Amino acid sequence: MAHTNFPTVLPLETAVIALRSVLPLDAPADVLLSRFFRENPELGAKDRAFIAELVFGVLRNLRSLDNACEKPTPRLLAIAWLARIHGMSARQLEPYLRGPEMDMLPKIKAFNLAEQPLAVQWDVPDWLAERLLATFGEATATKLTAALRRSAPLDIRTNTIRTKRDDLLATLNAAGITATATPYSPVGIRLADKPALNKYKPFLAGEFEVQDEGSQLLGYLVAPKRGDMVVDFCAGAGGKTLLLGALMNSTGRLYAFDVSEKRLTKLKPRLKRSGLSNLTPQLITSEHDNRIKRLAGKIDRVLVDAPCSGLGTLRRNPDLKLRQNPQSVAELTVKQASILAAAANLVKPGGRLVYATCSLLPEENEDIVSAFLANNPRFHLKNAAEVLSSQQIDLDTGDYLRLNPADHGTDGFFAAVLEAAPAIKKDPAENENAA
Ligand SMILES: C[S@@+](CC[C@H](N)C(=O)[O-])C[C@H]1O[C@@H](n2cnc3c(N)ncnc32)[C@H](O)[C@@H]1O
Repeated sequence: MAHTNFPTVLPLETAVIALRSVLPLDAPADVLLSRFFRENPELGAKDRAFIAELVFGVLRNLRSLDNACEKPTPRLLAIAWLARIHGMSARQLEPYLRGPEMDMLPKIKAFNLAEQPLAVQWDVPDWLAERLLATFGEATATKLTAALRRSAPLDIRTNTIRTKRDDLLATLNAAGITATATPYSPVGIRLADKPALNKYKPFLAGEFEVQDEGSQLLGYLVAPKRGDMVVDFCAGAGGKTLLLGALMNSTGRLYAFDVSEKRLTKLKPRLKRSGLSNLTPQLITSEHDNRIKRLAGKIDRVLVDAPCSGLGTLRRNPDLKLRQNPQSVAELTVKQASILAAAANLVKPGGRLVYATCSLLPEENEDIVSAFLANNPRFHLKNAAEVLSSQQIDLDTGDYLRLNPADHGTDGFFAAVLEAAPAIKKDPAENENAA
């Protein structure tokens, strides 16, 4: 239980106030918690670390903690998290408890999760439990949901425009930041702790970006070549765009499209740090924007990192399981199919289209790709493992890239590599015959 980043006296009262302000979930939990920290600037780093861990810990385990407390209040949920998940004993908790809480504690501790329905054991809503069970089966879904309830490690991506991974590893370790190379991504580094990096000199100098290893691998599926014309269709704040630019060694042309001005604005400082000069951010109104049409059939590589339920990222965004529902997922699938179809028009003969999500649901993944391939015979599926292996990345999840925190230590990701048929070379004899 001892956590070096936590204060000796836990700021439980403040954490409960923070939890109370987040729990209505009327906005993403990280946005609400950041707002709480902005409004409480007196809190030190260790207090913040504890409060964040508690708030996100409760959200990750909300359904089971709710059931473990007879009458759950934010305060009881916090105590239940400390007792059941954080592993504090009654003796350690005693100084923090008041009134009847000490008497409630044995019951909260004794609550037997194994006797609960799978949805409670997995800490997901019923509709999601049903889908996970149908997709993965009980044993795999149990393992997967357990991994999704743990907090994610802090991964960074070396910006190879500025430095080499080994050099960055040496810099980090020399600064006392314990860091190791990630198992799959050739540019990834995993940090043992979660130090604040935004004022760290190598970060400000553009030597790295924070990025989950799974996200990094998507760039290696796109695998742009130097001099290529590349489109990142759903670029957001540019996490993957910046990697693509680095893989192109800042040559060729890279367009970053997105419908969100706010997200594209966040790309700007990152672009500045990155040292890339081949990138053109482009705000679009929708996937049917006229500005896109002039690029039709001209692009070597297109990435569609589609808007999705985000259910593969529950380690970081546990509130998504409460904010998504069957209706929102159904709406997303319509959007995903439409974006993929529009993006496909940009791909030139022999070019590559990568469709990716951070969802675990087949309706946002395999089903979208199957329907696309059925309607677009120009494209065929290329084996993702082969694409990675040709870049010395030894990771075989079959035709599709399917990553999950239980098996790969990354967020949950899905990706399909779709290749367009090459241009048909005209038989000169045919021309003569026609003449
Ligand atoms: C999964 S996020 C992309 C994350 C980003 N690629 C990264 O690596 O940080 C999906 C993005 O799709 C954008 N989006 C939604 N609808 C879109 C559309 N019709 N055309 C292009 N982008 C769209 C959203 O604004 C969001 O930024």
